[in-house]
Amino acid sequence: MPRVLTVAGSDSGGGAGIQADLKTMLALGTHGMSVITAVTAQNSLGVQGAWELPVEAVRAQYRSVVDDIGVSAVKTGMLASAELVEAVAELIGGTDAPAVVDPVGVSKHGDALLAATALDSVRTKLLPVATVATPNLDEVAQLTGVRVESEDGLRRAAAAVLAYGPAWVLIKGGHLPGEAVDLLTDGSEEHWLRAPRHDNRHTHGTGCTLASAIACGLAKGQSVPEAAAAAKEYVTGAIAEGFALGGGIGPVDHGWRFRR
Ligand SMILES: Nc1ncnc2c1ncn2[C@@H]1O[C@H](COP(=O)(O)OP(=O)(O)OP(=O)(O)O)[C@@H](O)[C@H]1O
Ligand SMILES: Cc1ncc(COP(=O)(O)O)c(N)n1
Repeated sequence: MPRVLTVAGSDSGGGAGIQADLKTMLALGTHGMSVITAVTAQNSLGVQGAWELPVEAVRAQYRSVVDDIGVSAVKTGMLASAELVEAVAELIGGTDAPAVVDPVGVSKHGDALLAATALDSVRTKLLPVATVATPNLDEVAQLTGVRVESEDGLRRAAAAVLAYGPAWVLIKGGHLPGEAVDLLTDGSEEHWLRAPRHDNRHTHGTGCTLASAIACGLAKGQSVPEAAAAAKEYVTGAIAEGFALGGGIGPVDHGWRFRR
């Protein structure tokens, strides 16, 4: 059984974070496990509160999973503070499994999920241990200063992120107008991942879902380009079937393949 570990924050509304990750892992036929870094009070309208866990609690959860069960791949999401980013980077660096790093900065509603003082730790400690980093365009701007307004800028964004040391980067162009296009590259190979844009406002959790799905593919022994292509197909289906819940932005449908 491929075993996939998410190191991320809890979303009480169930659309993003740990909850999105575990649902993705089940839907893609793997055993999902979690290290919770922070708890958010969150729903379709936004983030009403966030509380970090002590760094010892994060280390202990990680050791419990890795030392007994073992992991085939790791995925990181919301890490909240510089202290947590550095602890998680050290843990991942000492684990012999591929790591997908989603450098979560801000929620879809604009709520900060990472302290501004943690950006430097993401650049210098976390990105260098990533097998694949999956920033969106806002995260690219925050981390590198590169601003992208059209597909032409995706190569520049990828080069700026690769300079920090991840083996691969997948730049998510989901926030650009037109087709939903992402660029996956290791600096020599380029893979353009294209999908039709679904005109659906219920997209809470897209980034978490894509990164977890890549980790599932890697856990099954797929190459990075194979895992990314399969993950793109899965997230595109989940976005197409995203549904209303609460009064704001509803979640993507992690179970779309079961329901079809
Ligand atoms: N409306 C859409 N239709 C189809 N694909 C989309 C749409 N919006 C985003 N995507 C795709 O979803 C994936 C996640 O991209 P996105 O840019 O939404 O990530 P994100 O901003 O990190 O997500 P989140 O806001 O949940 O953290 C990418 O593959 C992107 O191309
Ligand atoms: C705990 C947690 N992790 C990640 C996200 C990003 O997801 P989104 O941008 O879809 O809100 C989130 N909202 N909450």
